[in-house]
Amino acid sequence: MFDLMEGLDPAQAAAVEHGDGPLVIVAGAGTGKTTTLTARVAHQLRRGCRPEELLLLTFTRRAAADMTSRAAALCSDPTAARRIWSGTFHAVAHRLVSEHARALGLHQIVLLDPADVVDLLETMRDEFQLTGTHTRLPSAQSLADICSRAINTGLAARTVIERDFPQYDHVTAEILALLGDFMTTKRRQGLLDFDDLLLAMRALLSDEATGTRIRARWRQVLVDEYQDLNQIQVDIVALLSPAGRGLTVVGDDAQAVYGFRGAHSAHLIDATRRFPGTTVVRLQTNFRSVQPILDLANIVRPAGELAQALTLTAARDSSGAGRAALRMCYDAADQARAVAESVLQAREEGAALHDQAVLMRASDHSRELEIELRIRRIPYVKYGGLRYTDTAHVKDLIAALRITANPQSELSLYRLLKLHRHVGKAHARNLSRMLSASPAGTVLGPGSDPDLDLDLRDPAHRAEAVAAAPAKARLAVAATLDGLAAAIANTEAAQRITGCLDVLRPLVKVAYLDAALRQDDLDRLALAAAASSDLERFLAELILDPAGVSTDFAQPPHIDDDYLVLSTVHSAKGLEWEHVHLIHVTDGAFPSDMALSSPNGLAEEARLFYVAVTRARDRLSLYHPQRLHRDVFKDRHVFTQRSRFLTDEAVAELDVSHHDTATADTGQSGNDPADPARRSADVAARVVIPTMDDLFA
Ligand SMILES: Nc1ncnc2c1ncn2[C@@H]1O[C@H](COP(=O)(O)OP(=O)(O)OP(=O)(O)O)[C@@H](O)[C@H]1O
Repeated sequence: MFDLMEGLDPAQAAAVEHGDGPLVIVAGAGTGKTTTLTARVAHQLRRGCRPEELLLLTFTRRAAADMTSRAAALCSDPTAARRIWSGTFHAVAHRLVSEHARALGLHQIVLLDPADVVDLLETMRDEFQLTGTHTRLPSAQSLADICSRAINTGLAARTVIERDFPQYDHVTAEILALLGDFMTTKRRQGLLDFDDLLLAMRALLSDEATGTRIRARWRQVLVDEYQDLNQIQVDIVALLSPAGRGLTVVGDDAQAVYGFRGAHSAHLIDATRRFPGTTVVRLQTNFRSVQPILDLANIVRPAGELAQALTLTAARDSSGAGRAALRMCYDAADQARAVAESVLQAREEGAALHDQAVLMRASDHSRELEIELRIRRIPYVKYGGLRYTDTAHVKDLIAALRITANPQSELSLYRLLKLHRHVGKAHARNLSRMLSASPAGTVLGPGSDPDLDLDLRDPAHRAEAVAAAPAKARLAVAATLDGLAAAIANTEAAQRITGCLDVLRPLVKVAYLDAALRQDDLDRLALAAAASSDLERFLAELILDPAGVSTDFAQPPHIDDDYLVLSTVHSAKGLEWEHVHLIHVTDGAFPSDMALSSPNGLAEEARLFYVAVTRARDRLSLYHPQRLHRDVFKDRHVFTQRSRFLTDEAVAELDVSHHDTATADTGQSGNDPADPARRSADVAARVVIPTMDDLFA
C-alpha cells in the first residue's frame, strides 16, 4: 500500500497523524482542508478503526460522498465508503432518530420539509388572529423564519422578533402563542421538521443511557466546515465527544457564510479553547492558486480572530502568472459579451469550458449572460440558487411516494390536489381533510368528524371525494386518486414509483411551464430511487436536500461533454476552477444590498467575496457593469459603484481594463477606468432609445 503521507506538507501531515486528543484544523482557502480530512479518515482506517467507528459530518451530501469514497480508495477497501457513518447533520440525525424512534415516542417518522412547515403555519394563522388587512401581519414564511432562527441560535423568539422582525412587535404575544402551539402540534402528531431533527438528535445524546450507547459506537468524530455550524450543531458535537477525545474539527472563520441560518464563525474560535489539551494545526500553504490571486485574496480576506494570523502563500510556481483582472463594462449586456469573449478566448488558449466557471452573488445576476451564451452556443450548466419552485416537482414526487406509504397523509394529499387545474387551496384543503385520518388536532385546520374520513383505497370513498371536487376538476381528480390507489396496491417498490410517476405526469404538465425538463428530472430520480437499496433513506435524503439530490442526478443540459459552469458563490464553496469569472462586482450586488443594513450581514458578504476570489487556480477575472437596469422593460437604470470590497489597495493588485465595446465607442482607452468621470462619459456616449414614458403616464 502506498504512503498516505506522500505529497502532504508538514502541517497537513501533522494533522493527519495526530493521535486521539482534540484537534482543530484552522485552514485558509485552498490549503487542503478536504485533502487533509480525507487522508485523516484513511489514516484512521489503516490504524485499525472499523469504518462503522468513524463519524464524518459534512455540510453537503456530495462532500460526504466524495470524502468517503476517496478515503476508501486510499485504503483499498471499497466497502468502507458506505460503512462509514457520514453525511450532513440532518441526514445523520434522521438515521439516529429512525433507529431510536421508540425512545422518542414516535410510531412513524413524518418529515416535514420547509414548504410543509409553511403550509402548516398558514392554516394556524387564523386561529391566532394573525390574518387580516388592518395592520401588517407576519406571513407564514416569516413565522417559520422566526421559529427556526430562535431554535438555531438558542435565542428567545421574543428577542428574535425584537431584533430581526421589529415590524411585527405589536403582535408578539400572538406570534409566541402560535409558535408554541405549532411546536406542541408537531410533537403530538409525530411530525418532524428539519430543526426538530437536530433537536431530537441533541435530546437523544443528552439522555444518559441512550447518549452513552450512541457515543460508544464511534471512536472518531470528524466535522468539516465547523465555522458554518449553528448552536444546536455545536451542542451536538460537544455531546458526541464530551472531552474532545477522537474529535477533529476543520474550518476557516473567514469562510463562514451561513449566518442567516444561525451559524456563527465564533464557534470555531470557541472550539480551539473548549477542550483542555486541544491541538491547533494551521494550514497556510495554498495549493490551489497562483500567488497574484492570493495577493488579492490576502487583501480582501476579512479580519477575524483566527483569520488575522493567516496569510496565504502559494505552493505553486507562480513565475509568469498573470495578475487578476478587473473588466469595466458598460452594462449587464456588455458584461455578458465580455464574459463570453473571455471564456472563448481562454478556451482557445487551452482551458476547457468545464475548467472555467462564472460565479455570481445571486442566481438572477446571470440573466443577460445566459442569453448571450445561448446565442453563442456555449453550453453551460447552472448550479445553486435553486429556489423552492425549482424543485417543486421533486416535492410532488415525494408527496406521491409518501401517500403510498401512508394513504392518509393529509399534507401530501393537499399538495397533490393543489396541482389540479380548477382546484384552489380551499378545495384542496377540504378534499385532503376528507381523505385523511383526523386525530385530535388534525394538521390542516380543526379536527373533522371521524365519520367523514374517507380512505382512498376504497373505490366508493374515492367516488365520494371526487363528487366533492369542483365539477371541472372531477375527471382529473378521479384519475389521480385511482392512480394513487393502484400504486398503493403494488408491493414492489419499483412499481410503486412507476405508479407515482404515472399519477404525476399529467399534473406536472398542467402545473409547470417547463414541464418537459421537470419530467426528465423526475424520470431520472425515479430510476435512482428504484435502484437504491434503501428506499426510505433515499426518500429522507430527497426531503432533506431536494436541490442537491436533484442536481446530483441531473445530466448536463446539453448534449456536449464540455460545458461552462455558472454558479452562485454559496454553491461554489469547496470547489475550484482554472479560470474564474466573477460578475456583478458592484455595490448592491456584491455585497448584496439586502445585507447592507447590518454589520453582521456585511461581514458575511465580505467572507463570501473571499470565498469567490479563492476559487480560481490560474486566472481570475472580475467584471464591473457600470450601469444596471432597474426595470428591464423600460430604460430605467442606475449607475453602479465598484464593490466596496475592491478597495484601492485591492485594485492595485488588479489589471484594470475596459471592455472593448465600451472603449471603442468612447475612444478613451488608457484613462483610469475606475474614475467616476470616465464612467459617466462612457454612459453619456451611448444612444438610448426612449420608451416615451410621458405618453403612457
Ligand atoms: N499537499 C498537497 N500537494 C499538492 N496539492 C494539494 C495538496 N493539498 C491539497 N492540494 C490541492 O489543493 C487544492 C485545494 O485543496 P482542498 O480542496 O482540499 O482545499 P480546501 O482547504 O478544502 O479549500 P477551500 O476551503 O478553499 O474549498 C486541491 O486541488 C488539492 O488537490
